[in-house]
Amino acid sequence: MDLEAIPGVGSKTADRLRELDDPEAALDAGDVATIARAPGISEGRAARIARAAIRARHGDDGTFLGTDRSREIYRSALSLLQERAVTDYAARRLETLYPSASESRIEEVRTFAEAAAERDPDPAVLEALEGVEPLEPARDVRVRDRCLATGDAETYSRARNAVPELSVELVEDARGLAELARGYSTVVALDERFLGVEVEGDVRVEPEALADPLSVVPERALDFFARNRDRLRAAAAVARAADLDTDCDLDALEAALAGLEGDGTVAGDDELDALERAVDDLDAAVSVAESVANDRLREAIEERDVTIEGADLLSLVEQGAGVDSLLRRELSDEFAAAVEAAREHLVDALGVPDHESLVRQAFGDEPTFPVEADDRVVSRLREQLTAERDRRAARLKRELAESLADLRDPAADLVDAALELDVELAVSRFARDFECTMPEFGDEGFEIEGGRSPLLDVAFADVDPVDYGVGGVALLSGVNSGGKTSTLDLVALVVVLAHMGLPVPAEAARTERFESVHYQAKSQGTLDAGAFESTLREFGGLATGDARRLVLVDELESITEPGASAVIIAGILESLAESDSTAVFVSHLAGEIRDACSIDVTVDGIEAVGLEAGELVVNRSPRKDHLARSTPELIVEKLATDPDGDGAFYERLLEKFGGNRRPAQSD
Ligand SMILES: Nc1ncnc2c1ncn2[C@@H]1O[C@H](COP(=O)(O)OP(=O)(O)OP(=O)(O)O)[C@@H](O)[C@H]1O
Repeated sequence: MDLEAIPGVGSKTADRLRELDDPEAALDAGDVATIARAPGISEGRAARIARAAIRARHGDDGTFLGTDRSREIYRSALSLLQERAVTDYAARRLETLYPSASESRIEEVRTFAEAAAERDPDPAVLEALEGVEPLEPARDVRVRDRCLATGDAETYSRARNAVPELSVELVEDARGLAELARGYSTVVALDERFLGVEVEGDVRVEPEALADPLSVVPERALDFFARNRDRLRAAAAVARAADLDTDCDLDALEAALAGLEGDGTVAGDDELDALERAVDDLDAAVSVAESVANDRLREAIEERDVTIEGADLLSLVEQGAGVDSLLRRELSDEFAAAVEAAREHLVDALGVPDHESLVRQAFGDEPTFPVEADDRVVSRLREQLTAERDRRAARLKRELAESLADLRDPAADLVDAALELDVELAVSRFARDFECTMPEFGDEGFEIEGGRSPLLDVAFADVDPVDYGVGGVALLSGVNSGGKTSTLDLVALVVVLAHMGLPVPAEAARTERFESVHYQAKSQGTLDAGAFESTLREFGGLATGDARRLVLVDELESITEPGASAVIIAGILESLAESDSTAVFVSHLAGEIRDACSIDVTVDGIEAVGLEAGELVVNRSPRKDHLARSTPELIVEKLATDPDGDGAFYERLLEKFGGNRRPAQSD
């Protein structure tokens, strides 16, 4: 696919898309998440690109929605779907659904929507979906406690390319390795000639390391899983709750993720935890151990009466002999006990039994007061614990990375499947919430049975079902607030959804395959000459040509004075009747327009079936071929039939209405 052939994709965007592994496949599938992974492409833009690519694939010129009001109806339908998506991804992905005149596109979405409607929007699945997001790509990881070493220039440059996460050092000989081992916790030598070389520190000779980079830099795999840990867990929960068919071994994934901290370090290993704690707490533990010994010793000294002979006292004073000698002689048992208590405390506090003998050596046998730990031993202990901690962490990371490596692709597919499920569930919930059916495509015009518009300002449960169908052109008359505009909205919504390939809110619906929908909303008042002229021009364009259009027009009479309006609308209807369009014009002047028409135009009516407590009772389904009584006519009729009223006056008025309607009334 030529990326630049997609409308709206210039050379810069095409270059960005080419950074993806397989941009064509992503565009073909309308895979917004993948497209949005291209650098500098937001999810919103990705949705627009996907839609443009779909249009290009189906040879669709994107002119289905011919007016602002048609576009509003589409956006409202889309919002109803998007409100039912849990993830932002699904909301974006739903934007790739649009009304189209292309049969292949409609069929493609219908197949998807029919399967989607079968999905069960189980609350547990919806809850689990809350944590799912498209995966973050792995970051450029930098590992500083490990390096690669080689004496060979070619290996050096191979290593730099294969493992950019680590420093690669050039070394001459074993001495060079030893020097590196002082600066890094682990040195991986890549040259065979170093095999068997004895160097202090964690120096490994692994000539095959570059063939398996994960063995020296497991962080590469771990970072991806650590960054995406919560999303992957959520996707696994979705898969379980929805019983998704997946290639990913969920048990293995969950177990491996349980062993990983959010920062990419290994979790849940007691020995590693103990080593980390021991290194962190070493100074504090030593100082508490010193206090333990000194407190004991102080107590022992306080409790003891030390008898000191005169000669000894002299020697202490004159020769500056330390108290230590006195301690050694007089309190040796207490000293030993105090030191033992310090050692026990340190062993306990550090909790690293493998290092017990070195831990104990931190307190020597020489009596001193106050008792102090041996700094050299403590620092050796620190080195040993740190080295072991790093070795163990590296080994565990390697093991975990190995178990996760094979899960990477299935895990990515798992997240994609969970996100796609959200798109399907949004469609399923829409279909269920508004009691939708799949519409049929067929003969001229449209036919809706039991249609209930979710766009009304009343709760969906209170919406009265509407039956309405038109082939050719029709005028729709009716009482004020009877539901004429709402009927046009319902027709537009049903037709737009049908052409999106989606189910529609009706018990049954059939529509012609239209090429476009021109829905003209009610004008907010009389137009000035310029606006009036351009409106006329628009209708002039609609009435010519052989396009199969659905033209819905709401009270066009308000654009100019009533007499002229009726004549103009009559003319427009005559032309539309000759075209392949289907048209419904809502008007309060239906009778006048029909009289001005040279053709027999159908007038349908939304009728008030009576007045109840001053309120009109309306039959929301337009009655075919029936000019509905207007609200004033209904009121005059009520007054004329009032036994206590001045019947003659109102009867005369009523006759005037009848004069207008009678010749046209078909029932
Ligand atoms: N099918 C329906 N079910 C329930 N309520 C409805 C239905 N259709 C319309 N209504 C209610 O009637 C109100 C008026 O509807 P609408 O604006 O469509 O009437 P209208 O005939 O176009 O009015 P006007 O003559 O003033 O232009 C709506 O706001 C809604 O509350």
